[in-house]
Amino acid sequence: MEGDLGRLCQRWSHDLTQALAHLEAFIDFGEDEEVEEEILGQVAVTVRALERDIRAHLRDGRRGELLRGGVRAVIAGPPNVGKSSLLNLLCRRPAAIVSPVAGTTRDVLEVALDIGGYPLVLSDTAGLRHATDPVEREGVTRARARLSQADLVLAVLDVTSVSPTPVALEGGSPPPGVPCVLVLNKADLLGGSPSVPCAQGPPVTLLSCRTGQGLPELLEVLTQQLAQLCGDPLSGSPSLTQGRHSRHLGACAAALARFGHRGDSGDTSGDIGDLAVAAEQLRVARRELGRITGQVGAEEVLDIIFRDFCVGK
Ligand SMILES: Nc1nc2c(ncn2[C@@H]2O[C@H](COP(=O)(O)OP(=O)(O)OP(=O)(O)O)[C@@H](O)[C@H]2O)c(=O)[nH]1
Ligand SMILES: [Mg+2]
Repeated sequence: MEGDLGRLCQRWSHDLTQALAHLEAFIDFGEDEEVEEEILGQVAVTVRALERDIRAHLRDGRRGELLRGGVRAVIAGPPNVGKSSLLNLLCRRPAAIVSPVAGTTRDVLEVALDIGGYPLVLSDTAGLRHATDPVEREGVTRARARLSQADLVLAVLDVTSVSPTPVALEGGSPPPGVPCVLVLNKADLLGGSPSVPCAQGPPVTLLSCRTGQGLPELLEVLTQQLAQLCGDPLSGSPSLTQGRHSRHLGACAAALARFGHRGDSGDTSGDIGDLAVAAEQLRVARRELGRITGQVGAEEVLDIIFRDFCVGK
């Protein structure tokens, strides 16, 4: 495996291999003078630092996945506010049916787009309302489901009928912490020189899908949001470009945490049985890293035991 993540994993793998080698040396040769008990303390410090680094990287790491698969952006809001018109405006073709009848969109409609250089899978959804018609009700259920998987939400409202009270996406909500851009559509109906209400919370843009007024500003806001979600693709910061990588890193961090819990219980006595169990957690962690880097070697551990402690030489 190549690239920054590969190098990072190799460094983690090296540190982990060293910690494991030291622990195994203590288990195997602990009675020898060359191997001191404070080694256990050092191993614990290394493992804690590794777990912290890997978890920090994982928090950051969905960025790479987002870049590869495209950010899942969902257009949501009440019926008839111009959600489908917004999708058509952004993809520059009449992909979705637009009509003055509330409840026009039923199925989720998906288009793949590029905004500001970032890949995006944009979904248009049924207007969120309490529907009596069974087909529309199914559409609303699908809209909610799509919203719950969103990486970014474009919440659309009709600017001529927004209330000063906080906006809620009735009948649906994005997962907590998901960024949201509030689009106040039909600005052409306001007349004069309308200003964007100063709202706390998500960024707000005034738009007219009919005239295109406000589109450059919306694209700018969206690009900023996408940059935050995806990171700068040119910065070369190591990112998790595959879900598989994040799964292995997650499993690695979990094994390191299990090793750490043993220390939390106050057991630093170096009981060989417990240490053997702890060493096994480090082996599990190393195997998971090895699945990313493509290299796991028992010989490496032996190398370090002999190099660092001159045992048996
Ligand atoms: N004046 C004006 N009308 C608009 C604008 N955007 C959309 N409309 C009109 O509003 C109506 C509803 O538009 P749609 O895009 O179908 O709205 P929607 O939110 O997808 O509606 P549902 O699918 O029913 O939930 C249509 O008649 C559009 O032509 C706008 O910026 N200005
Ligand atoms: Mg629609």
